[in-house]
Amino acid sequence: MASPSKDATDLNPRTTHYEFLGPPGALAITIGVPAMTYMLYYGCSEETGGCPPPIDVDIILNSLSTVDFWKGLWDTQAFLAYLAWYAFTVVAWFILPGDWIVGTEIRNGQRKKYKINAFSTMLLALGLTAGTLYREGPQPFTFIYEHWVGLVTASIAMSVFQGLLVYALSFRKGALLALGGNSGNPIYDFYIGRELNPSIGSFDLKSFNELRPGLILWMLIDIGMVCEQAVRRGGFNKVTDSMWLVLAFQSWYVVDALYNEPAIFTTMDITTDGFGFMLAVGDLAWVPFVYSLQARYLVFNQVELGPIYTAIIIAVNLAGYYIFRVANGEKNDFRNGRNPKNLQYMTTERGTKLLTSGWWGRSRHPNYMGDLLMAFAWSLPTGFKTPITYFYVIYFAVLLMHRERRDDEACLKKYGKDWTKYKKLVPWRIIPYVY
Ligand SMILES: NC(=O)C1=CN([C@@H]2O[C@H](COP(=O)(O)OP(=O)(O)OC[C@H]3O[C@@H](n4cnc5c(N)ncnc54)[C@H](OP(=O)(O)O)[C@@H]3O)[C@@H](O)[C@H]2O)C=CC1
Ligand SMILES: CC(C)=CCC[C@@H](C)[C@H]1CC=C2C3=C(CC[C@@]21C)[C@@]1(C)CC[C@H](O)C(C)(C)[C@@H]1CC3
Repeated sequence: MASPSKDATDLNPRTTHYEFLGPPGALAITIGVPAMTYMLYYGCSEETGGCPPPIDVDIILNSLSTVDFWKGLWDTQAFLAYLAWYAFTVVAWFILPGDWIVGTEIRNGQRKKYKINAFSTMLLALGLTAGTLYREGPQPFTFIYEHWVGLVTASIAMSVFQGLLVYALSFRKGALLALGGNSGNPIYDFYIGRELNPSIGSFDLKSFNELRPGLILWMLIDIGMVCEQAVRRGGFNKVTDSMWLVLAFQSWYVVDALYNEPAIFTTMDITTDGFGFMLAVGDLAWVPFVYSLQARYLVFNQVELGPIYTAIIIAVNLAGYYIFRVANGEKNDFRNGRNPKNLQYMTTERGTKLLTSGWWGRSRHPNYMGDLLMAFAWSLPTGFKTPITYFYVIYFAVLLMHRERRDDEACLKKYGKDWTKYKKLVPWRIIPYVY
Protein backbone atom coordinates (compact mmCIF):
# COMPACT_ATOMS: atom_id res chain seq x y z
CA MET A 1 0.00 0.00 0.00
CA ALA A 2 1.15 3.58 -0.63
CA SER A 3 2.55 5.24 2.44
CA PRO A 4 -0.08 7.77 3.58
CA SER A 5 2.56 10.30 4.66
CA LYS A 6 3.89 10.74 1.10
CA ASP A 7 2.16 13.24 -1.18
CA ALA A 8 2.67 13.51 -4.95
CA THR A 9 5.62 15.91 -4.67
CA ASP A 10 7.47 13.70 -2.19
CA LEU A 11 6.95 10.74 -4.47
CA ASN A 12 7.84 12.54 -7.70
CA PRO A 13 10.75 14.87 -6.92
CA ARG A 14 12.22 17.02 -9.70
CA THR A 15 15.14 15.43 -11.53
CA THR A 16 18.12 17.72 -11.01
CA HIS A 17 20.83 15.59 -12.52
CA TYR A 18 20.98 14.83 -16.25
CA GLU A 19 22.39 11.69 -17.84
CA PHE A 20 23.32 11.18 -21.54
CA LEU A 21 24.74 14.75 -21.65
CA GLY A 22 21.33 16.26 -20.92
CA PRO A 23 18.82 17.53 -23.52
CA PRO A 24 21.39 17.92 -26.37
CA GLY A 25 22.52 14.30 -25.84
CA ALA A 26 18.92 13.09 -25.57
CA LEU A 27 18.04 14.87 -28.83
CA ALA A 28 21.12 13.47 -30.57
CA ILE A 29 20.24 9.89 -29.55
CA THR A 30 16.54 10.39 -30.36
CA ILE A 31 17.52 11.28 -33.93
CA GLY A 32 20.68 9.15 -34.03
CA VAL A 33 19.20 5.75 -33.14
CA PRO A 34 16.58 5.71 -35.95
CA ALA A 35 19.13 7.25 -38.36
CA MET A 36 21.72 4.61 -37.48
CA THR A 37 19.17 1.81 -37.93
CA TYR A 38 18.67 2.95 -41.54
CA MET A 39 22.37 3.66 -42.06
CA LEU A 40 23.34 0.14 -41.05
CA TYR A 41 21.06 -1.05 -43.83
CA TYR A 42 22.18 1.38 -46.53
CA GLY A 43 25.81 1.04 -45.41
CA CYS A 44 25.72 -2.75 -45.55
CA SER A 45 23.40 -4.25 -48.14
CA GLU A 46 23.42 -5.67 -51.62
CA GLU A 47 20.90 -3.04 -52.72
CA THR A 48 23.51 -0.31 -52.21
CA GLY A 49 26.40 -2.41 -53.49
CA GLY A 50 28.20 -3.93 -50.50
CA CYS A 51 29.23 -3.75 -46.89
CA PRO A 52 30.28 -0.96 -47.02
CA PRO A 53 29.27 0.03 -50.58
CA PRO A 54 31.84 1.94 -52.63
CA ILE A 55 31.65 5.48 -51.29
CA ASP A 56 30.88 8.04 -53.97
CA VAL A 57 29.59 11.32 -52.58
CA ASP A 58 27.97 12.31 -55.89
CA ILE A 59 25.99 9.06 -56.11
CA ILE A 60 24.89 9.38 -52.46
CA LEU A 61 23.76 12.99 -52.91
CA ASN A 62 22.02 12.13 -56.18
CA SER A 63 20.07 9.26 -54.68
CA LEU A 64 19.14 11.36 -51.63
CA SER A 65 17.65 13.94 -53.99
CA THR A 66 15.42 11.43 -55.79
CA VAL A 67 11.76 11.01 -54.86
CA ASP A 68 12.15 7.22 -55.19
CA PHE A 69 14.65 7.09 -52.35
CA TRP A 70 12.28 8.82 -49.91
CA LYS A 71 9.27 6.89 -51.22
CA GLY A 72 11.21 3.68 -50.54
CA LEU A 73 11.21 4.45 -46.83
CA TRP A 74 7.46 4.04 -46.70
CA ASP A 75 5.95 0.64 -47.51
CA THR A 76 2.26 0.13 -46.71
CA GLN A 77 2.46 -3.66 -46.90
CA ALA A 78 5.36 -3.70 -44.45
CA PHE A 79 3.56 -1.27 -42.18
CA LEU A 80 0.45 -3.46 -42.06
CA ALA A 81 2.55 -6.58 -41.52
CA TYR A 82 4.32 -4.89 -38.61
CA LEU A 83 1.02 -3.75 -37.06
CA ALA A 84 -0.35 -7.28 -37.39
CA TRP A 85 2.76 -8.62 -35.65
CA TYR A 86 2.47 -6.13 -32.80
CA ALA A 87 -1.26 -6.89 -32.45
CA PHE A 88 -0.49 -10.62 -32.37
CA THR A 89 1.84 -10.17 -29.38
CA VAL A 90 -0.73 -8.05 -27.53
CA VAL A 91 -3.53 -10.56 -28.15
CA ALA A 92 -1.22 -13.40 -27.09
CA TRP A 93 -0.49 -11.55 -23.83
CA PHE A 94 -4.22 -11.41 -23.11
CA ILE A 95 -5.31 -14.85 -24.16
CA LEU A 96 -2.41 -17.12 -23.30
CA PRO A 97 -2.48 -18.33 -19.71
CA GLY A 98 0.39 -17.42 -17.40
CA ASP A 99 1.26 -17.10 -13.73
CA TRP A 100 1.10 -13.65 -12.18
CA ILE A 101 4.27 -12.79 -10.31
CA VAL A 102 4.94 -9.92 -7.95
CA GLY A 103 7.76 -7.51 -8.88
CA THR A 104 10.24 -5.83 -6.50
CA GLU A 105 8.96 -3.11 -4.19
CA ILE A 106 8.66 0.27 -5.87
CA ARG A 107 9.09 3.74 -4.34
CA ASN A 108 5.47 4.17 -3.35
CA GLY A 109 5.69 0.99 -1.29
CA GLN A 110 3.67 -1.02 -3.81
CA ARG A 111 4.62 -4.09 -5.83
CA LYS A 112 3.33 -4.54 -9.38
CA LYS A 113 2.00 -7.82 -10.71
CA TYR A 114 3.21 -9.15 -14.05
CA LYS A 115 1.77 -11.86 -16.26
CA ILE A 116 4.40 -14.42 -17.26
CA ASN A 117 3.62 -15.69 -20.75
CA ALA A 118 6.43 -14.35 -22.97
CA PHE A 119 7.75 -17.87 -23.51
CA SER A 120 4.38 -19.24 -24.58
CA THR A 121 3.94 -16.22 -26.90
CA MET A 122 7.20 -17.23 -28.55
CA LEU A 123 6.12 -20.89 -28.79
CA LEU A 124 2.88 -19.83 -30.47
CA ALA A 125 4.77 -17.61 -32.94
CA LEU A 126 7.25 -20.41 -33.67
CA GLY A 127 4.42 -22.93 -34.06
CA LEU A 128 2.73 -20.73 -36.66
CA THR A 129 6.07 -20.20 -38.39
CA ALA A 130 6.78 -23.94 -38.48
CA GLY A 131 3.29 -24.62 -39.86
CA THR A 132 3.78 -22.08 -42.65
CA LEU A 133 7.24 -23.45 -43.45
CA TYR A 134 5.86 -26.98 -43.62
CA ARG A 135 3.01 -26.02 -45.95
CA GLU A 136 4.64 -23.40 -48.13
CA GLY A 137 8.38 -23.69 -47.72
CA PRO A 138 10.77 -20.78 -47.14
CA GLN A 139 9.37 -18.44 -49.83
CA PRO A 140 6.82 -16.48 -47.70
CA PHE A 141 9.54 -15.53 -45.21
CA THR A 142 11.63 -13.75 -47.84
CA PHE A 143 9.12 -10.92 -47.30
CA ILE A 144 11.27 -9.75 -44.37
CA TYR A 145 14.45 -9.35 -46.43
CA GLU A 146 12.59 -7.72 -49.31
CA HIS A 147 10.66 -5.26 -47.13
CA TRP A 148 13.45 -4.48 -44.67
CA VAL A 149 13.37 -0.68 -44.91
CA GLY A 150 9.58 -0.51 -44.71
CA LEU A 151 9.60 -2.72 -41.63
CA VAL A 152 12.24 -0.50 -40.00
CA THR A 153 10.08 2.56 -40.70
CA ALA A 154 7.03 0.85 -39.20
CA SER A 155 8.88 -0.08 -36.01
CA ILE A 156 10.22 3.45 -35.64
CA ALA A 157 6.74 4.90 -36.21
CA MET A 158 5.41 2.63 -33.45
CA SER A 159 8.21 3.78 -31.12
CA VAL A 160 7.50 7.47 -31.76
CA PHE A 161 3.80 6.86 -31.20
CA GLN A 162 4.42 5.05 -27.91
CA GLY A 163 7.01 7.59 -26.76
CA LEU A 164 4.55 10.46 -27.30
CA LEU A 165 1.65 8.53 -25.78
CA VAL A 166 3.43 7.63 -22.54
CA TYR A 167 4.87 11.13 -22.26
CA ALA A 168 1.38 12.66 -22.55
CA LEU A 169 -0.19 10.12 -20.17
CA SER A 170 2.51 10.71 -17.56
CA PHE A 171 0.88 14.08 -16.74
CA ARG A 172 -2.27 12.44 -15.40
CA LYS A 173 -2.95 12.69 -11.68
CA GLY A 174 -1.40 9.92 -9.58
CA ALA A 175 1.24 8.81 -12.13
CA LEU A 176 4.42 7.54 -10.45
CA LEU A 177 7.35 9.14 -12.27
CA ALA A 178 10.87 7.73 -12.68
CA LEU A 179 13.38 9.51 -10.42
CA GLY A 180 15.50 10.35 -13.45
CA GLY A 181 12.70 11.34 -15.84
CA ASN A 182 11.10 14.38 -14.25
CA SER A 183 13.46 17.18 -15.27
CA GLY A 184 10.78 19.42 -16.78
CA ASN A 185 12.65 19.51 -20.11
CA PRO A 186 10.27 17.89 -22.63
CA ILE A 187 12.99 16.66 -25.00
CA TYR A 188 14.90 14.99 -22.20
CA ASP A 189 11.87 13.55 -20.40
CA PHE A 190 10.35 12.26 -23.66
CA TYR A 191 13.62 10.48 -24.42
CA ILE A 192 14.48 9.05 -21.00
CA GLY A 193 10.92 8.21 -19.96
CA ARG A 194 8.88 10.26 -17.52
CA GLU A 195 6.66 7.61 -15.99
CA LEU A 196 8.20 4.62 -14.22
CA ASN A 197 5.71 1.93 -15.23
CA PRO A 198 3.12 3.14 -17.76
CA SER A 199 0.34 0.57 -17.87
CA ILE A 200 -3.16 0.12 -19.22
CA GLY A 201 -4.91 -1.73 -16.41
CA SER A 202 -2.68 -4.69 -15.63
CA PHE A 203 -0.92 -4.49 -19.02
CA ASP A 204 2.56 -3.08 -18.29
CA LEU A 205 3.95 -1.48 -21.43
CA LYS A 206 7.63 -1.44 -20.43
CA SER A 207 8.10 -5.12 -19.57
CA PHE A 208 5.80 -6.13 -22.45
CA ASN A 209 7.90 -4.24 -25.00
CA GLU A 210 11.19 -5.41 -23.56
CA LEU A 211 10.48 -9.11 -24.05
CA ARG A 212 7.83 -9.65 -26.70
CA PRO A 213 7.40 -7.63 -29.92
CA GLY A 214 11.11 -6.82 -30.48
CA LEU A 215 12.92 -9.79 -29.03
CA ILE A 216 10.72 -12.46 -30.66
CA LEU A 217 10.75 -10.50 -33.92
CA TRP A 218 14.57 -10.59 -33.85
CA MET A 219 14.42 -14.41 -33.87
CA LEU A 220 11.79 -14.43 -36.64
CA ILE A 221 13.97 -12.05 -38.70
CA ASP A 222 16.91 -14.44 -38.33
CA ILE A 223 14.64 -17.27 -39.47
CA GLY A 224 13.63 -15.05 -42.40
CA MET A 225 17.32 -14.62 -43.33
CA VAL A 226 17.86 -18.42 -43.24
CA CYS A 227 14.83 -18.76 -45.54
CA GLU A 228 16.19 -16.11 -47.91
CA GLN A 229 19.49 -17.99 -48.11
CA ALA A 230 17.67 -21.32 -48.54
CA VAL A 231 15.71 -19.91 -51.52
CA ARG A 232 18.88 -18.52 -53.09
CA ARG A 233 20.96 -21.66 -52.58
CA GLY A 234 18.25 -24.16 -53.41
CA GLY A 235 17.15 -25.63 -50.07
CA PHE A 236 17.68 -25.66 -46.32
CA ASN A 237 20.33 -28.37 -46.67
CA LYS A 238 22.46 -25.86 -48.61
CA VAL A 239 22.27 -23.09 -45.99
CA THR A 240 25.78 -22.23 -44.75
CA ASP A 241 27.10 -23.33 -41.34
CA SER A 242 27.78 -19.65 -40.46
CA MET A 243 24.10 -18.78 -40.97
CA TRP A 244 22.97 -21.72 -38.83
CA LEU A 245 25.36 -20.65 -36.08
CA VAL A 246 24.04 -17.08 -35.99
CA LEU A 247 20.47 -18.37 -35.93
CA ALA A 248 21.25 -20.88 -33.16
CA PHE A 249 23.18 -18.44 -30.92
CA GLN A 250 20.78 -15.54 -31.20
CA SER A 251 17.68 -17.71 -30.89
CA TRP A 252 19.16 -19.32 -27.81
CA TYR A 253 19.70 -15.86 -26.30
CA VAL A 254 16.08 -14.93 -27.00
CA VAL A 255 14.72 -18.27 -25.73
CA ASP A 256 16.80 -17.86 -22.57
CA ALA A 257 15.48 -14.31 -21.95
CA LEU A 258 11.87 -15.41 -22.43
CA TYR A 259 12.23 -18.61 -20.42
CA ASN A 260 13.74 -16.60 -17.56
CA GLU A 261 11.12 -13.87 -17.86
CA PRO A 262 10.85 -13.26 -14.08
CA ALA A 263 14.57 -12.30 -14.01
CA ILE A 264 13.95 -9.03 -15.89
CA PHE A 265 12.01 -7.68 -12.94
CA THR A 266 15.30 -7.14 -11.06
CA THR A 267 17.05 -5.35 -13.97
CA MET A 268 17.55 -1.58 -13.80
CA ASP A 269 15.27 -0.96 -16.81
CA ILE A 270 12.32 -2.30 -14.86
CA THR A 271 13.18 -1.25 -11.30
CA THR A 272 14.65 2.22 -11.93
CA ASP A 273 14.35 3.61 -15.47
CA GLY A 274 11.21 5.18 -16.87
CA PHE A 275 9.64 4.07 -20.12
CA GLY A 276 10.18 6.63 -22.86
CA PHE A 277 11.38 6.87 -26.44
CA MET A 278 14.82 5.42 -25.59
CA LEU A 279 13.46 2.07 -24.46
CA ALA A 280 10.62 2.07 -26.99
CA VAL A 281 12.92 2.51 -29.98
CA GLY A 282 15.54 0.24 -28.38
CA ASP A 283 13.04 -2.58 -27.87
CA LEU A 284 11.00 -2.21 -31.05
CA ALA A 285 13.44 -1.05 -33.76
CA TRP A 286 17.04 -1.34 -32.57
CA VAL A 287 16.95 -4.87 -31.13
CA PRO A 288 15.23 -6.65 -34.06
CA PHE A 289 16.73 -4.71 -36.98
CA VAL A 290 20.26 -3.97 -35.73
CA TYR A 291 20.94 -7.10 -33.69
CA SER A 292 20.11 -9.21 -36.76
CA LEU A 293 22.67 -7.47 -38.98
CA GLN A 294 25.00 -10.51 -39.01
CA ALA A 295 22.25 -12.80 -40.34
CA ARG A 296 21.23 -10.25 -43.00
CA TYR A 297 24.87 -9.88 -44.08
CA LEU A 298 25.23 -13.66 -44.44
CA VAL A 299 22.41 -13.65 -47.00
CA PHE A 300 24.56 -11.84 -49.53
CA ASN A 301 28.00 -12.84 -48.21
CA GLN A 302 27.75 -16.54 -47.70
CA VAL A 303 30.54 -17.79 -45.44
CA GLU A 304 31.44 -21.50 -45.03
CA LEU A 305 33.32 -21.95 -41.75
CA GLY A 306 34.13 -25.65 -41.64
CA PRO A 307 34.19 -27.81 -38.48
CA ILE A 308 37.25 -26.33 -36.71
CA TYR A 309 36.15 -22.67 -36.82
CA THR A 310 32.61 -23.75 -36.01
CA ALA A 311 33.82 -25.57 -32.90
CA ILE A 312 35.94 -22.60 -31.74
CA ILE A 313 33.06 -20.14 -32.19
CA ILE A 314 30.65 -22.46 -30.35
CA ALA A 315 33.15 -22.67 -27.46
CA VAL A 316 33.34 -18.84 -27.23
CA ASN A 317 29.56 -18.56 -27.22
CA LEU A 318 29.15 -21.30 -24.59
CA ALA A 319 31.72 -19.66 -22.30
CA GLY A 320 29.90 -16.33 -22.58
CA TYR A 321 26.51 -17.91 -22.02
CA TYR A 322 27.70 -19.82 -18.96
CA ILE A 323 29.00 -16.65 -17.26
CA PHE A 324 25.92 -14.62 -18.27
CA ARG A 325 23.39 -17.19 -17.07
CA VAL A 326 25.11 -18.27 -13.85
CA ALA A 327 25.81 -14.64 -12.82
CA ASN A 328 22.25 -13.49 -13.57
CA GLY A 329 20.90 -16.58 -11.79
CA GLU A 330 22.99 -15.94 -8.65
CA LYS A 331 21.75 -12.36 -8.38
CA ASN A 332 18.16 -13.20 -9.21
CA ASP A 333 18.04 -16.01 -6.61
CA PHE A 334 19.64 -13.76 -4.03
CA ARG A 335 17.27 -10.86 -4.65
CA ASN A 336 14.38 -13.27 -4.30
CA GLY A 337 15.58 -14.39 -0.87
CA ARG A 338 17.38 -17.59 -1.93
CA ASN A 339 21.08 -18.43 -1.66
CA PRO A 340 21.41 -22.05 -2.85
CA LYS A 341 25.21 -21.86 -3.23
CA ASN A 342 25.69 -20.35 0.21
CA LEU A 343 27.54 -17.36 -1.26
CA GLN A 344 29.10 -14.74 1.01
CA TYR A 345 27.48 -11.34 1.22
CA MET A 346 27.63 -8.06 3.13
CA THR A 347 24.64 -6.42 4.78
CA THR A 348 24.18 -2.70 4.09
CA GLU A 349 22.76 -0.11 6.49
CA ARG A 350 19.76 0.07 4.17
CA GLY A 351 19.05 -3.55 5.04
CA THR A 352 19.73 -4.86 1.50
CA LYS A 353 22.49 -7.44 1.09
CA LEU A 354 25.19 -7.46 -1.58
CA LEU A 355 26.90 -10.64 -2.78
CA THR A 356 30.67 -10.62 -2.31
CA SER A 357 31.57 -14.10 -3.57
CA GLY A 358 30.66 -16.25 -6.56
CA TRP A 359 30.52 -14.32 -9.84
CA TRP A 360 29.52 -11.10 -8.04
CA GLY A 361 32.73 -11.33 -6.03
CA ARG A 362 34.84 -11.39 -9.22
CA SER A 363 33.55 -8.18 -10.76
CA ARG A 364 30.66 -5.79 -10.16
CA HIS A 365 28.93 -6.74 -13.44
CA PRO A 366 30.05 -10.27 -14.33
CA ASN A 367 26.85 -10.73 -16.37
CA TYR A 368 28.01 -7.95 -18.76
CA MET A 369 31.24 -9.85 -19.35
CA GLY A 370 29.35 -12.99 -20.42
CA ASP A 371 27.01 -10.97 -22.60
CA LEU A 372 29.97 -9.32 -24.36
CA LEU A 373 31.66 -12.62 -25.02
CA MET A 374 28.47 -13.90 -26.64
CA ALA A 375 28.22 -10.72 -28.74
CA PHE A 376 31.68 -11.46 -30.09
CA ALA A 377 30.70 -15.06 -30.92
CA TRP A 378 27.71 -13.78 -32.92
CA SER A 379 29.92 -11.66 -35.17
CA LEU A 380 32.72 -14.18 -35.70
CA PRO A 381 30.69 -16.32 -38.18
CA THR A 382 30.66 -13.37 -40.59
CA GLY A 383 34.45 -13.58 -40.99
CA PHE A 384 36.75 -10.59 -41.24
CA LYS A 385 35.94 -9.03 -44.61
CA THR A 386 34.20 -6.06 -43.05
CA PRO A 387 34.22 -4.37 -39.63
CA ILE A 388 30.52 -3.48 -40.00
CA THR A 389 29.31 -6.89 -38.80
CA TYR A 390 31.27 -6.20 -35.59
CA PHE A 391 29.21 -3.07 -35.00
CA TYR A 392 27.10 -4.91 -32.43
CA VAL A 393 30.14 -5.84 -30.29
CA ILE A 394 31.46 -2.27 -30.27
CA TYR A 395 28.08 -0.66 -29.62
CA PHE A 396 27.39 -3.19 -26.89
CA ALA A 397 30.72 -2.60 -25.14
CA VAL A 398 30.00 1.16 -25.12
CA LEU A 399 26.42 0.60 -23.92
CA LEU A 400 27.51 -1.71 -21.09
CA MET A 401 30.37 0.55 -19.97
CA HIS A 402 27.97 3.47 -19.84
CA ARG A 403 25.33 1.35 -18.12
CA GLU A 404 27.86 0.23 -15.50
CA ARG A 405 28.64 3.87 -14.69
CA ARG A 406 24.94 4.77 -14.46
CA ASP A 407 24.35 1.82 -12.15
CA ASP A 408 27.43 2.72 -10.07
CA GLU A 409 26.03 6.24 -9.51
CA ALA A 410 22.59 4.88 -8.67
CA CYS A 411 24.06 2.34 -6.21
CA LEU A 412 26.21 5.01 -4.58
CA LYS A 413 23.04 7.02 -3.98
CA LYS A 414 21.19 3.94 -2.72
CA TYR A 415 23.91 2.46 -0.50
CA GLY A 416 26.20 5.44 0.37
CA LYS A 417 29.37 4.40 2.18
CA ASP A 418 28.39 0.72 2.04
CA TRP A 419 28.79 0.91 -1.73
CA THR A 420 32.30 2.32 -1.34
CA LYS A 421 33.08 -0.54 1.05
CA TYR A 422 31.65 -3.05 -1.46
CA LYS A 423 33.78 -1.52 -4.24
CA LYS A 424 36.91 -2.09 -2.16
CA LEU A 425 35.97 -5.75 -1.79
CA VAL A 426 35.11 -6.10 -5.50
CA PRO A 427 37.32 -3.59 -7.33
CA TRP A 428 36.75 -4.65 -10.97
CA ARG A 429 33.86 -3.11 -12.91
CA ILE A 430 33.22 -5.76 -15.61
CA ILE A 431 36.25 -7.89 -16.51
CA PRO A 432 38.39 -9.05 -13.56
CA TYR A 433 42.00 -7.71 -13.71
CA VAL A 434 41.24 -5.83 -16.95
CA TYR A 435 38.48 -3.27 -16.41
N1 LIG B 1 21.49 -7.55 -25.06
C1 LIG B 1 21.34 -6.29 -24.71
O1 LIG B 1 21.18 -5.41 -25.55
C2 LIG B 1 21.40 -5.89 -23.28
C3 LIG B 1 21.53 -6.83 -22.30
N2 LIG B 1 21.63 -6.45 -20.99
C4 LIG B 1 21.76 -7.51 -20.00
O2 LIG B 1 20.73 -7.35 -19.07
C5 LIG B 1 21.11 -7.92 -17.82
C6 LIG B 1 20.69 -7.02 -16.68
O3 LIG B 1 21.50 -5.86 -16.67
P1 LIG B 1 21.35 -4.58 -15.70
O4 LIG B 1 19.99 -4.44 -15.21
O5 LIG B 1 21.99 -3.45 -16.41
O6 LIG B 1 22.33 -4.84 -14.51
P2 LIG B 1 22.50 -5.94 -13.42
O7 LIG B 1 21.74 -7.17 -13.71
O8 LIG B 1 23.98 -6.08 -13.26
O9 LIG B 1 21.83 -5.30 -12.15
C7 LIG B 1 22.39 -4.22 -11.44
C8 LIG B 1 21.73 -4.19 -10.07
O10 LIG B 1 22.06 -5.39 -9.35
C9 LIG B 1 22.11 -5.11 -7.95
N3 LIG B 1 23.43 -5.49 -7.49
C10 LIG B 1 24.62 -4.92 -7.78
N4 LIG B 1 25.62 -5.57 -7.18
C11 LIG B 1 25.06 -6.58 -6.50
C12 LIG B 1 25.58 -7.60 -5.67
N5 LIG B 1 26.88 -7.69 -5.41
N6 LIG B 1 24.72 -8.47 -5.10
C13 LIG B 1 23.39 -8.40 -5.35
N7 LIG B 1 22.84 -7.44 -6.13
C14 LIG B 1 23.68 -6.55 -6.69
C15 LIG B 1 21.90 -3.61 -7.79
O11 LIG B 1 20.50 -3.37 -7.57
P3 LIG B 1 19.78 -3.61 -6.15
O12 LIG B 1 20.85 -3.67 -5.12
O13 LIG B 1 18.85 -2.48 -6.01
O14 LIG B 1 19.07 -4.93 -6.30
C16 LIG B 1 22.23 -3.07 -9.16
O15 LIG B 1 21.55 -1.87 -9.43
C17 LIG B 1 22.62 -8.16 -17.93
O16 LIG B 1 22.86 -9.52 -18.09
C18 LIG B 1 23.02 -7.42 -19.17
O17 LIG B 1 24.14 -8.04 -19.77
C19 LIG B 1 21.57 -5.15 -20.62
C20 LIG B 1 21.46 -4.18 -21.57
C21 LIG B 1 21.36 -4.46 -22.97
C1 LIG C 1 20.68 3.90 -27.21
C2 LIG C 1 19.80 2.73 -27.26
C3 LIG C 1 19.62 2.06 -28.54
C4 LIG C 1 19.25 2.34 -26.11
C5 LIG C 1 18.33 1.22 -25.95
C6 LIG C 1 18.95 0.09 -25.18
C7 LIG C 1 18.10 -1.16 -25.34
C8 LIG C 1 18.29 -1.69 -26.75
C9 LIG C 1 18.51 -2.20 -24.28
C10 LIG C 1 18.37 -1.66 -22.85
C11 LIG C 1 18.28 -2.88 -22.02
C12 LIG C 1 17.96 -3.94 -22.78
C13 LIG C 1 17.83 -5.31 -22.37
C14 LIG C 1 17.68 -6.31 -23.31
C15 LIG C 1 17.59 -5.97 -24.76
C16 LIG C 1 18.18 -4.62 -25.10
C17 LIG C 1 17.70 -3.52 -24.20
C18 LIG C 1 16.22 -3.28 -24.41
C19 LIG C 1 17.37 -7.75 -22.91
C20 LIG C 1 15.87 -7.87 -23.03
C21 LIG C 1 18.05 -8.75 -23.86
C22 LIG C 1 17.85 -10.19 -23.41
C23 LIG C 1 18.49 -10.39 -22.04
O1 LIG C 1 18.42 -11.74 -21.62
C24 LIG C 1 17.85 -9.48 -20.97
C25 LIG C 1 16.44 -9.93 -20.65
C26 LIG C 1 18.66 -9.64 -19.69
C27 LIG C 1 17.96 -8.01 -21.49
C28 LIG C 1 17.40 -6.97 -20.51
C29 LIG C 1 17.94 -5.61 -20.91
